[in-house]
Amino acid sequence: MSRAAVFGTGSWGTTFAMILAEAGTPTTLWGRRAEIVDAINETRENPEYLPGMRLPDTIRATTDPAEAMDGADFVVLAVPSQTLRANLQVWKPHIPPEAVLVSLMKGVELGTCKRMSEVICEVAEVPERRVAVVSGPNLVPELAQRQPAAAVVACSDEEVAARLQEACHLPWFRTYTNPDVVGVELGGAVKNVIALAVGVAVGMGLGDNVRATLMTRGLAEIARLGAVLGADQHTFAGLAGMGDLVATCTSPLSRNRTFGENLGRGMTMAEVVAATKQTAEGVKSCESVLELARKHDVEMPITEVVVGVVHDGMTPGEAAMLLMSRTPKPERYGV
Ligand SMILES: NC(=O)c1ccc[n+]([C@@H]2O[C@H](COP(=O)([O-])OP(=O)(O)OC[C@H]3O[C@@H](n4cnc5c(N)ncnc54)[C@H](O)[C@@H]3O)[C@@H](O)[C@H]2O)c1
Ligand SMILES: O=P(O)(O)OC[C@H](O)CO
Repeated sequence: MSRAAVFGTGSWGTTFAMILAEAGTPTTLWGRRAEIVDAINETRENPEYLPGMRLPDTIRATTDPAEAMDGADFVVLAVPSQTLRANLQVWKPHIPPEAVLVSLMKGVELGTCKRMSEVICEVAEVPERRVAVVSGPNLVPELAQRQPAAAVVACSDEEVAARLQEACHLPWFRTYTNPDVVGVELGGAVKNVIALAVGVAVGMGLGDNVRATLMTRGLAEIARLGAVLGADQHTFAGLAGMGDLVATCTSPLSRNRTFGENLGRGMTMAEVVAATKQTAEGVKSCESVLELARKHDVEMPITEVVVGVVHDGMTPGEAAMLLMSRTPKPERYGV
């Protein structure tokens, strides 16, 4: 039987620990805040992120990374993407020699433009075959109620993916394996940027035609970037591509979409940041995604205006005008 350690007692880390434990995988949860760790151990609840969701009795929480990793076959990482490198440097000495590192994160590192699995390989000094990614349309408030959902378990080593699949597969959480780590990660990170754009449109009072257009052309942007980075185009038609894009862009539960919606309604960036209690990865990753695209000469016009609105003072009206006045061209998907 596999054992797991989950790092991060936020929404997804706590919920994924619950999934692993319910799937029969003994799981330890690491959190940096003692009050949340204590509450989990004493009340079986994470009062800040998931009040009302009862955690299985088999989950133990700790603030000690060594204790969390002791005997773990899977070390699952669920902290905000931009904090991963610094955290992993601290956790690295405790990683068991053959453990598989699993990323739940949907971001691209600022400064390096690296995907989370690349940061993990570099900092933890582990080969690709020991790094996996879980991604898909997984809005936590629904999973916390054990509503049916599906996800992709990606790893270049298919045997590792199959073991992780077994460790987190449940009657209400169905997982599929995929060897395309690049595509699965890009789908998860870039859909957050597109969800910001859809949110802005929603906040401006625009309708379903605009939402559908942004999602469809957004998927074309994801596919174009994926093509130059070696992703399998089929991945973008799957759960980690279109599936997650649809869930995030259409659901009021999405933090990224809500962030965009508040901007579209006319709130200032400072006001929206103050109103956002959880991680909206696209806010930072839009810049690294755009930098990555520029490095590879890939056109991503929606991503460009998202960066404009979120970071450079562009108004939502100017963003809409820029997108609509682009040179007419044939419709193309991918490269
Ligand atoms: N919540 C979802 O619906 C969902 C679903 C799928 C994937 N994800 C992805 O999972 C990742 C984590 O998101 P989340 O929803 O759990 O975020 P969250 O905001 O709910 O929780 C983040 C956690 O990280 C901790 N944290 C913040 N800064 C930290 C630091 N510097 N060092 C260590 N810990 C720190 C917080 O205390 C909190 O426990 C993100 O990349 C997100 O895109 C989230
Ligand atoms: O709430 P969001 O926008 O971070 O999206 C959560 C998940 O990534 C949806 O799959």
